Amino acid sequence: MRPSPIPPGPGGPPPRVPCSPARMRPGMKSADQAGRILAAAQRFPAPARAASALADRLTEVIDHGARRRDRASLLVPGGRTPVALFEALCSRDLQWDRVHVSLTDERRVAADDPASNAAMVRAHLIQDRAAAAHFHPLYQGHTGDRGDEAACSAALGLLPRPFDAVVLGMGGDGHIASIFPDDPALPRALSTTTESRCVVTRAPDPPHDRLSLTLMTLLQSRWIALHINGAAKWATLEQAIATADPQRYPVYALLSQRRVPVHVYYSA
Ligand SMILES: O=C1O[C@H](COP(=O)(O)O)[C@@H](O)[C@H](O)[C@H]1O
Repeated sequence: MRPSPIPPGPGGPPPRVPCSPARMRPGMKSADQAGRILAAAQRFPAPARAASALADRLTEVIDHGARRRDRASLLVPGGRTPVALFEALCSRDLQWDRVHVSLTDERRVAADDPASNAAMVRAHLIQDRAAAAHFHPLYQGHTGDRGDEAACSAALGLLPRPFDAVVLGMGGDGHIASIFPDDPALPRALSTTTESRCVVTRAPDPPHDRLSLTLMTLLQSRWIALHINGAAKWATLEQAIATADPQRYPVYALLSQRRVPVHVYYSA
């Protein structure tokens, strides 16, 4: 499926929520809805342009949240894609001392390990003006699976909810956060009835040991962006929609849900 051309730019109104062009309608099939989200994707010619546009919109969303209830919350992904976003966002003029930042997922490695998502956030986002933000890492050292989940859950409890904004990345296999296909923890991570905020998962590639927010926790958000770069990831999204199987492509569970509009920011 080829999305219709959509001009780059901020597009659509900000965080009052129900105004997305990809807004779900009652009776709409999940696959149709997922396809509409893709058709409404904001597509940019270069990663820096996508990062800048997403930083613009996040600035509006966070500012709105901070004014509305004095404190704002932002969840961000790890990996490489968000580095340019973080470097654009950290210098934005926001009341950063009111902003609480955490992660969508973490690798269970030491805080100074190069693979640590928290280390990446500290190095690229909690800088410049954003150094005043409150950062709540998910992983505080190994205390066993249940202990690590409890520590993750406690860290999230420090953020105002619903979260003002959640930014998600996606892997080439269609994983979001650290919710991976073929992982025994997948049903728990995608469960619509779980009360767990966090789940221990296993990645196919190292570092294997992960902590992820459950889908239900990620959806406790007023605004969600899916930030991806590269034609291969776009093809994965198309494949996920064609397959319509969240077990095979966990991103499909995000695109097909009806609780929170999802905004795709894409650059080739
Ligand atoms: O392992 C992870 O991978 C995904 C995608 O990372 P990227 O390097 O391809 O951008 C990321 O969204 C997730 O937070 C991270 O832990």
